[in-house]
Amino acid sequence: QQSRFSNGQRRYANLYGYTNFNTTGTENLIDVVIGGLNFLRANEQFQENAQPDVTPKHRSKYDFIVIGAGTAGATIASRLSEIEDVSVLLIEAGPEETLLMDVPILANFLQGVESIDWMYETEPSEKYCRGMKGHKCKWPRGKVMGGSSALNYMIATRGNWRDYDRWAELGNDGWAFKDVMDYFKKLENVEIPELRKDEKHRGTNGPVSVDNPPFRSPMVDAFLEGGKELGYPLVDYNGEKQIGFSYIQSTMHRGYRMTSNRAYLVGKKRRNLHVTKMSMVHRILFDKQTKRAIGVLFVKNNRMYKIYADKEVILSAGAIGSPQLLMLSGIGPAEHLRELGIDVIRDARVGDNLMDHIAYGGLTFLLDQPMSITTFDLLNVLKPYLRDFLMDRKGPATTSGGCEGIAFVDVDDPKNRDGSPNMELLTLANSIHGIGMLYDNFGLDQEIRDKFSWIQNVYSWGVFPMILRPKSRGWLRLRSKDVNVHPKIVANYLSHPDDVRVLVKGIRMAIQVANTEAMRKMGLRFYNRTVSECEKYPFDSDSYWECNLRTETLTIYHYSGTCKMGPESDSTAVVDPTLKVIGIKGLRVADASIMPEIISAHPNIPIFMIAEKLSDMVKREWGYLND
Ligand SMILES: Cc1cc2nc3c(=O)[nH]c(=O)nc-3n(C[C@H](O)[C@H](O)[C@H](O)COP(=O)(O)OP(=O)(O)OC[C@H]3O[C@@H](n4cnc5c(N)ncnc54)[C@H](O)[C@@H]3O)c2cc1C
Repeated sequence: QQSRFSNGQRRYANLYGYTNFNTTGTENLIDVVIGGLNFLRANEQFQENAQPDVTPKHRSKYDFIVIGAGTAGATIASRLSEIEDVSVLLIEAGPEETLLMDVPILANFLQGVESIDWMYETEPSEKYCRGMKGHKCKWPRGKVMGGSSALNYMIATRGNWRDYDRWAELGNDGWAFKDVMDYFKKLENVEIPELRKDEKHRGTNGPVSVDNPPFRSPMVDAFLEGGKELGYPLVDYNGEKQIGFSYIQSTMHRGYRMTSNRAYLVGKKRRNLHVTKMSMVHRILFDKQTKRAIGVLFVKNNRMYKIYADKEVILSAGAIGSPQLLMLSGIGPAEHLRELGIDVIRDARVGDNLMDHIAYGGLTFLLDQPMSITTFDLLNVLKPYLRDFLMDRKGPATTSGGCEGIAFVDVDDPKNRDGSPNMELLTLANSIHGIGMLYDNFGLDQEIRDKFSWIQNVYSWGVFPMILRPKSRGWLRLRSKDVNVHPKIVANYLSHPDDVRVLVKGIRMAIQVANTEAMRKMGLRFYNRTVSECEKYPFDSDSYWECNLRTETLTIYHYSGTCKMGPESDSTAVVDPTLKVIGIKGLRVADASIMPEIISAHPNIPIFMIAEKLSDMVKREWGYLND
């Protein structure tokens, strides 16, 4: 390999820089074996510290029953069981988390694993996901302790303060930014040294560690430089202002993923908390006279259990599981429930207001230097990358599934530095076409595979323009009375023309960043080929990009809003601002589904916030918390 290009510019020898590695292949191999054994031991220890799987006795009683051990549910069960004389049962459909899931780069490999992913799919559409098999978008969702926080890409963002003020404006008292700010601080332990000093905005004592991944590829540095060239500041997007460029902050601790399970449950020994795993809740039980939730029915190892709640049932099964369970239990659009022969307990707009963030996935740039994180380099034990993770928790395997840089911008007002961004640019240390797993994860069709999969054998870079405040809304409904049958999901992406408009601007902005001097210096070349359907449009015309957008429409997995929070006067609201199901006693919903409007960011941290706030509301109401 030559160390310089013909124009005299220095050439990267590998992801670490211009010089050769300072360990030999044999040394790496020996360390991989030693590190691998240590890793197995660490996993054993992790399992020993995990919550034991306790099967409750049929017809037993707890004060609180929490359904779903995801981002929200694990947090709530942990916070409520802090009160020693309160008993809590947490019910999770999936198994325990393993340490392998917590290797950050492996995020790409967890989707489609049947034992831990619900593997939902949207209904076919001619308007979006046209480049996916059957024109369906794949929707992964965690089915494991930690829920989707165990499958996600770990990107830690809070959103903009205006998002929460907007929730309050919609009639949700107590949810303005000034009301939720303390919960954002309570949940986190920011480990980035320069941000720990920002006591006004950041938390340093919470259970959820937030850190920059220890490794940065040369491309992310160039991306940030490119941002500066365009006049953007480098920001702590979880601090005072969101608009600007940044390395991503991740839910990560010392190079490992930080799930809700790890943050709130692992290592906690509490006699008053029982966790039952591999337990599928079929429905919530009601006293139909009083309209009070009295317990749940779940199935574990083919046995049915009815368990009762003295105080409350809290539903945290996520944006798909929660509306599904409400509808199966008789709370939902009355006509729809009657069609399926379900007794209606309450007519409510459950399953409407389905929101998600989508991005355009096809922006691919080729590189002449080994500057992207590729599977072939990572798995090559003669290179030190695997060794560096196993021995030191360092190197490219610590990146959040390969995501590295983030920019929050307002494409309608690019000079705006202090507003609410409407676009995120998320960079990858590779491109969607360069990672074999992503073809399967997104279900890309044969034409895309035939045209682009050669890129897996070279180096490339990619950026996802992601719309932050989409106006399109979808819905979901039951297909069957059986909880094991996935609901029917209509994503309805790009149905609002404004979403197309904003995303097309986002695509152009992403290309603009890639054209900066800082990026061009890296030898980036735009790979401007497209699927046959879009070839008929002139390159860079609006219709060209719209066609591409409707083809490689990527979910960024932020399904939300399906049990909308709102005041009782809002006929579309399912839960009130205390997250109680309107018209029902003893039942609350707390997870991604309650968001009345999707926040301008990745939602994992906001859902932790929702769970922290809910826990305090419940404690206060039952007299366990006096402010
Ligand atoms: C692949 C992927 C990547 C993502 N990347 C990011 C990211 O980088 N940053 C970010 O902020 N967000 C990301 N997200 C989104 C974020 O992780 C989720 O929005 C968040 O975890 C949802 O939390 P939740 O509590 O609403 O639901 P979940 O965490 O999904 O929890 C729901 C839990 O309920 C359980 N459950 C459901 N139904 C039943 C039932 N009938 N019986 C028993 N248990 C049940 C599920 O198994 C699950 O454990 C990503 C999501 C995915 C899937």
